[in-house]
Amino acid sequence: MRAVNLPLTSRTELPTAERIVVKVGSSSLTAPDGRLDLSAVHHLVQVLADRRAAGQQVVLVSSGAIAAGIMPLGLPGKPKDLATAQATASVGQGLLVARYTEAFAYHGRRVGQVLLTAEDLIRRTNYANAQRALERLLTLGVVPIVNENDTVATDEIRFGDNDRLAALVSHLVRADALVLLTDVDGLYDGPPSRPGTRLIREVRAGADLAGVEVTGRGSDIGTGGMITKLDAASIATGAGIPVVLTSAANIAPALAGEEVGTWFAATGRRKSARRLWLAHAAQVRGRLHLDAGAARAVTDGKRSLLAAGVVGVDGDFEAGDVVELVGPDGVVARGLTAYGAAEIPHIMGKSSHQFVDDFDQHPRAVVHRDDLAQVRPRRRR
Ligand SMILES: Nc1ncnc2c1ncn2[C@@H]1O[C@H](COP(=O)(O)OP(=O)(O)O)[C@@H](O)[C@H]1O
Ligand SMILES: N[C@@H](CCC(=O)OP(=O)(O)O)C(=O)O
Repeated sequence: MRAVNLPLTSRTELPTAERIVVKVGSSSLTAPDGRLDLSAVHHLVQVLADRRAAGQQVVLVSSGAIAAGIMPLGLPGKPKDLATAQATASVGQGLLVARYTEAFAYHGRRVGQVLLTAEDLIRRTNYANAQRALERLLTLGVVPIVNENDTVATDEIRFGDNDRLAALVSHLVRADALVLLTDVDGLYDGPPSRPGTRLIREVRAGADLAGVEVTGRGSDIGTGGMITKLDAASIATGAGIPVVLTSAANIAPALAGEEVGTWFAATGRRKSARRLWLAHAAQVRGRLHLDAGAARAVTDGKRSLLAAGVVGVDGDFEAGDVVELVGPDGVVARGLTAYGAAEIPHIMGKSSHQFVDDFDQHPRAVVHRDDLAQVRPRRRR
């Protein structure tokens, strides 16, 4: 029996997980002609309903809203502009959830639709609200079906792919494991279409990924390819949640703890969700350059960034946007800035006294410590 609150240490322990998040990509739910593949939906649902009947709590993060909307709207393929993608997702999401509702009902199980935006995972009140709703759905025996709220998501602040959303949801619901289902049976050491590439069975540390070649381009219908899956695995494992990556066809053996796919072992401990999102925020709008003292204060001291320590600014951003904080040796953190790019040159380098003298008001921190997340170097896209 696994000790309570300790992460699962191997895939054989997966059947002991109390709560799992399963993410399925558009590529696994779509038939070659672009329609929603109902047999894929039914297979997935049957396995998840069985796990639920066996006492495991399951959250399903499902892509496929845009894919499901393409045929009914008579579009030639995946929309490229934001407005058409929003409209397609609006049509497709209803159809997608209707299929899930029918399929789960066949197994006597109810589902609840949960549409989240990136902001829901940043703002404390939205976050607590989403957490409460998901918790109640799970205790009521419902299978929550989560997707990004594509119809209202903006280009500026959105996930765009559901891999990172699923990692943050795993954290939100304190899952014991995250299962990423796609159209390949695991992570390969290079694009699987290339002859001779090999399946990687286990990733225990970042070093195990050295030399592994991944592309951001996946199937025609999927969004992030393997890069966003590795980002998601790094977010989840860094927050103490192990990940299994495999094909949707392998879901039954994967959840039974059999030797399929790629197992990413947990590497870190739980973090605040807000920090987790900031550290991995998709859209960085600009950069603030810090002197050495300020760089140390925000990293070692975990203190707020004050105007006095800012020596430069790049980019065109507004108050509330995500910016990178760059010290003399490179990027040290990310944060939500309290000032827009146009205001920074007027306040940077100023001590609090000078600020009061010049503006007749007390300064706000440029980035408050609650809005800061240190960053580890990440893979280039
Ligand atoms: N090293 C790799 N290992 C496995 N798959 C890879 C790798 N590099 C690129 N890929 C591609 O990533 C694709 C999965 O991404 P994607 O189409 O976005 O899926 P989904 O819709 O499930 O999110 C695979 O079809 C595969 O071709
Ligand atoms: N929210 C979008 C998901 C975008 C997408 O294609 O994601 P994925 O297939 O997981 O790479 C949708 O439902 O269409």
